[in-house]
Amino acid sequence: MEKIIVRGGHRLNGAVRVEGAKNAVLPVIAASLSASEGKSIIRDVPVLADVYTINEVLRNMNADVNFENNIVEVDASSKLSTEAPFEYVRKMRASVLVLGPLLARYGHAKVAMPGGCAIGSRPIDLHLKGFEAMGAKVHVGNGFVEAYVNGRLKGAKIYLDMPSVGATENIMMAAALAEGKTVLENCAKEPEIVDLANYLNKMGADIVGAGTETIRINGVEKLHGTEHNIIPDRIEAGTFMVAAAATGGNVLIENAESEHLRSVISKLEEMNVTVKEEGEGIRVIGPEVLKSTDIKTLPHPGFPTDMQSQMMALMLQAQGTSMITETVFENRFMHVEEFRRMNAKMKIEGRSVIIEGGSKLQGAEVAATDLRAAAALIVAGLNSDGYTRVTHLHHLDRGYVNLTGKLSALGADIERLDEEGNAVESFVQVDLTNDEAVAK
Ligand SMILES: CC(=O)N[C@H]1[C@@H](OP(=O)(O)OP(=O)(O)OC[C@H]2O[C@@H](n3ccc(=O)[nH]c3=O)[C@H](O)[C@@H]2O)O[C@H](CO)[C@@H](O)[C@@H]1O
Ligand SMILES: C=C(OP(=O)(O)O)C(=O)O
Repeated sequence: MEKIIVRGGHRLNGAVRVEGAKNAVLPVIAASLSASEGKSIIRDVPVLADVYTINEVLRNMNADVNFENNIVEVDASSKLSTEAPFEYVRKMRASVLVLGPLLARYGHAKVAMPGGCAIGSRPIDLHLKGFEAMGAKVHVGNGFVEAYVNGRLKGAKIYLDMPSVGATENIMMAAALAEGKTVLENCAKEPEIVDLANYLNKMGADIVGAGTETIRINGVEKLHGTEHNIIPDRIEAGTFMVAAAATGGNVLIENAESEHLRSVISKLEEMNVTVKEEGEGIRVIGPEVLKSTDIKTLPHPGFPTDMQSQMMALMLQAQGTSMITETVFENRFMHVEEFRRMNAKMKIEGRSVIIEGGSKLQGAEVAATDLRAAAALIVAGLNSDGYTRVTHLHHLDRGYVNLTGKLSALGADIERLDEEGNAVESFVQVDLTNDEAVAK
């Protein structure tokens, strides 16, 4: 099993550039299935296992997909298959985002049910309710969800019980090609929703209000290929901010969008971290002594659940008691046990974790439990006594491009080794022409 070995005690210094956002590019690539004519050209695409997986999903449906030099090109103009098998959905839940485009374009879509995962049960009932409100019949059985409609979907007024990111995206993509107007209320407001709406509008859709609670979509008859640049990854940026703060470092995070990171910046400032906008990025300077704080994860613009575990790693270094309350996913504390192996003092109380910060963490062998936990354990290792060995790196590769190399360039003592103990420079060293080799 590959592992990352971190030896703590080095301040991070220098500059690092963040990639395009994983959570923006996956729905954008899925939305390319809606283009019945022309080619879609998507730029600033991060080289991540999840991108290979979504590309494979599209190829499996007969779309022509090419991925080179951070550019994905999709030609979905020929007749597509409308099914996504379990082998892809199992690798990556975002595969369910093909439902909306396919249902709207072909009146049929069949995708394996994603099931639960390490962070919670993650149902897709809100996606399906939205399709039903637009006139689709939905059948769940034998491990699949199948949706179909005679003729076109019909625009509808849809209220989401909670502001689900995936449901907002799937319904927005379906409504873009429906007949008439859809009003989607209590929407997710994440920057990735805005990026998807911008992309769909460039494809010929008529969508207003993305980024607010209400999105209005006037359905159009067809969509075409377009060109698009993916927004920067706010979670990768946030991870470097936390890593800089945890080591008392001074790091310029280039290509980071401070507007997308307000809640994270505000919490870091509460902890005595200096955060400054500088050019096209954000400079983070860690203090000598970090102060404790409390956070509660919430839909955007609240504190992102995808930064919860990295923030926990930082709170472990702060003086005093901090508390994290997770309200988005019911089971996103699997990393607590792993932090405990590093001598972390923390206890779970319902949906909260109480963190006793300030005592030195000890290096240990720990396993990543999801992709953000992988990053959080590495951040904890940066400031621990001795060596931290992090395994289960397939989680990390879903969401971080060359985290080891980037941290090493900032001065961390970190390396990634294969089973034989040979250095693996990074995930991108894998044969990129062979998607099977990298998709996990
Ligand atoms: C690929 C991608 O963009 N993933 C992000 C997306 O996931 P994802 O789109 O899966 O997250 P959602 O916003 O849908 O989920 C939020 C909450 O709503 C619940 N829910 C969701 C849909 C539904 O039909 N029924 C339901 O009950 C979920 O179980 C969860 O408790 O947003 C999450 C919340 O910011 C992030 O952590 C993920 O990184
Ligand atoms: C939970 C995450 O992603 P996904 O929804 O793809 O599992 C994440 O990016 O932290």
